Amino acid sequence: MSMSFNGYFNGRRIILDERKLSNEYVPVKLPHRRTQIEETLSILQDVYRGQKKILRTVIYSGPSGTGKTAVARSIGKEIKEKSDQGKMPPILVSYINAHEYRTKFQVLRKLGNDSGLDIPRRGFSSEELTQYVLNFIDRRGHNLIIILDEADIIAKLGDGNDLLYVFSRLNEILPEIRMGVGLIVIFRQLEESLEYLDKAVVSSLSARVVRFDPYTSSQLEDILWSRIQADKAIKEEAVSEEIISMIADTVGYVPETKTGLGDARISLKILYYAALKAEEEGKDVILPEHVRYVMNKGVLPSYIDEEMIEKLSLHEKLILLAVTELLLAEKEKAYVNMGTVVLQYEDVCNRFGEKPLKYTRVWETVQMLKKLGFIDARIGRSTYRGKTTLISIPNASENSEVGINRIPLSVLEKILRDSISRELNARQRGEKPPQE
Ligand SMILES: Nc1ncnc2c1ncn2[C@@H]1O[C@H](COP(=O)(O)OP(=O)(O)OP(=O)(O)O)[C@@H](O)[C@H]1O
Repeated sequence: MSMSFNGYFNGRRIILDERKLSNEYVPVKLPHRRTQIEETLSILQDVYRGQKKILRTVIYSGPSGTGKTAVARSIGKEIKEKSDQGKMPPILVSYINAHEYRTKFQVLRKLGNDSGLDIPRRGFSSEELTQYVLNFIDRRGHNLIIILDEADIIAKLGDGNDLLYVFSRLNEILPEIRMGVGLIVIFRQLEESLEYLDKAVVSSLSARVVRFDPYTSSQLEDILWSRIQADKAIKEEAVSEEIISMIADTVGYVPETKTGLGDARISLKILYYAALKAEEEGKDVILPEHVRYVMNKGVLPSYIDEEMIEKLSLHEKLILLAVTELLLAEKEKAYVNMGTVVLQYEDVCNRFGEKPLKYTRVWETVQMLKKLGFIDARIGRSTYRGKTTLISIPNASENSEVGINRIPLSVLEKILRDSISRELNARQRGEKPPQE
């Protein structure tokens, strides 16, 4: 995508502060990460309270966008601030991303730079550098917290064993050093990465693992709203609940089916790009169509293409077309209720001269389309109830709503109409038997 976080836009309508939507920004609040924060603080407390000759290690493990970096950085920031204000003993907090600093030498050099040392690129062996840097920090009476992010990379690159061995056995390797050390080592794929490391390293590292699970859609809603309300990254009036639900539902993790990315970074990106798109069109609010546009542009892996639509059954296509038409007619809505979908579907069938399926079959087809990733379905909120009584519907589906979050509707509508016509023509010519 050509849009970027650096892009400057004159006369902003929606975005208040672009930096607050970037990856580096540490947000004011981290909803749904209290447990991880408290656990880390309790493991590291002896270190930030100034105890000497100790090592405390925490491992973070979890998939992309689950807040590992954000939690570690915000803890580091808070500890550093308290220490700077004299409320805690002196401490050096060093954040090292192994994506950027990939060898033991580079990591130690970064640590040295963070402690105020100017270290040449050459002239030291990494052993000498270890001694030099750690002795320097120790002599200043500081304790040390190291956040080693993207440790998977360093584990796999061969040098990782050495580095993690040194970090986890500091007091043995450098017995003259008195400082207390806290280590937060962040892995995206812990189990896989540990296989690259020696047993000795693993045993000293695997003490405490703090897990970060993918976010559910309701957790993502809180995270998105927090970025709008607490951080003031985006004008609140420009965003509706509908838009936030739409993004959160698309990205949210569903524990029952183990599907969905649960990635806060992707959800924030969609919000950001949708805001840019709305601004580009001169709008004061973000509409569902802007969100769809962004998703189609490839923030999400694009699972859906014309070929997949072609492979759907005739009535799957007819139902999908009904949902699409409804959403196109009501641009401000991201979801429509099942009752309305059924009526629209019957109308679509009439237009194509096709006999509609019975309600329960329609419902099953909607579920199938959901599993295939074409549509999103959710239980409607009570505020929508007035609209869900169009039809008396049995069981759980009564309050259901469906939406299409991943595909731009106008494109989808055309593809579906063409595909349905083709199929019906082929059937008339006797090339294809009816499916139902
Ligand atoms: N609980 C949360 N509250 C607010 N923002 C969050 C939360 N969790 C994650 N974020 C935001 O989502 C983005 C991605 O989070 P973060 O970088 O911490 O993920 P990560 O788990 O470290 O991912 P990766 O493994 O890809 O580095 C960041 O912009 C971060 O600020």
